[in-house]
Amino acid sequence: MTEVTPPALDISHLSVNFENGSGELQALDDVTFQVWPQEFVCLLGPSGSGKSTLLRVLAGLVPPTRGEIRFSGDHPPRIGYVFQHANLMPWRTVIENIMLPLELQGVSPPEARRQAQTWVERVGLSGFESAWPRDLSGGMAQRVAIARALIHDPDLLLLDEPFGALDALTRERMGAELLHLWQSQRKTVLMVTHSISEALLLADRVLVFTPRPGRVSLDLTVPLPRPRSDDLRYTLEFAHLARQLRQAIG
Ligand SMILES: Nc1ncnc2c1ncn2[C@@H]1O[C@H](COP(=O)(O)OP(=O)(O)OP(=O)(O)O)[C@@H](O)[C@H]1O
Repeated sequence: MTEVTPPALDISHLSVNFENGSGELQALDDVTFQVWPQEFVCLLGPSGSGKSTLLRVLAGLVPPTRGEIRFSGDHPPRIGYVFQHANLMPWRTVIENIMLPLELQGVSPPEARRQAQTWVERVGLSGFESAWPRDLSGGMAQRVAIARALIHDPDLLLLDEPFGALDALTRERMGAELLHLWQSQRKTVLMVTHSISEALLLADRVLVFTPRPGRVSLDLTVPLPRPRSDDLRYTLEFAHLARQLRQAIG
């Protein structure tokens, strides 16, 4: 008998309404999908289609109005969250920012620092341990944010347009670095992006959301082989998939 792997995340008939002075605004409407362990899923859709709201619900920051969310596992899920802006603590150095989640968990400072040093190296920031956030480029600050989100070994990594504020070349490089990191760490990832090519290079699946209220209008499995490199962008298959996503976004 074959064993069926349960989804890491099971979202069922999720709707979210907000009160906004003059009445109710529906951000998400009857959203149902599953994410499998170690899967990389990108969320695409027009502005206001509820993508960030969905991540905030998953992080427990916004309550669902209707529907259910189930995580697999026998403990409440540990969540790593990265936003468009790194939101580093300006009074802590690079390594002190990265070690923060462990300190909050009660890990001793020397042990937290030792683990943070490993993450400094993984995200390519060796030599910048003692730098202050104000002295970092946008890409470097996002590397710190990514390391800080991963250091406590999250069950689910939520990325909300993490490269949206970076210039195009840095963004491409950060995408490649994230791919590399994911290939070695294999987290379950949900990432919001506005970039079709970023979604196709990174994701196993891309979910396209309709304009508000957000519903899933396309659930596309990306059949491109891994490991993936930037050159894929110039293939016919890539262009075909990109057109399919473009049409679905409308
Ligand atoms: N706390 C809130 N109170 C009231 N309305 C909200 C709240 N949070 C989000 N909204 C509204 O819900 C809708 C969905 O917003 P959300 O930020 O989730 O969309 P999005 O798809 O992430 O957009 P973008 O791509 O521009 O980031 C928007 O109309 C937004 O104004």
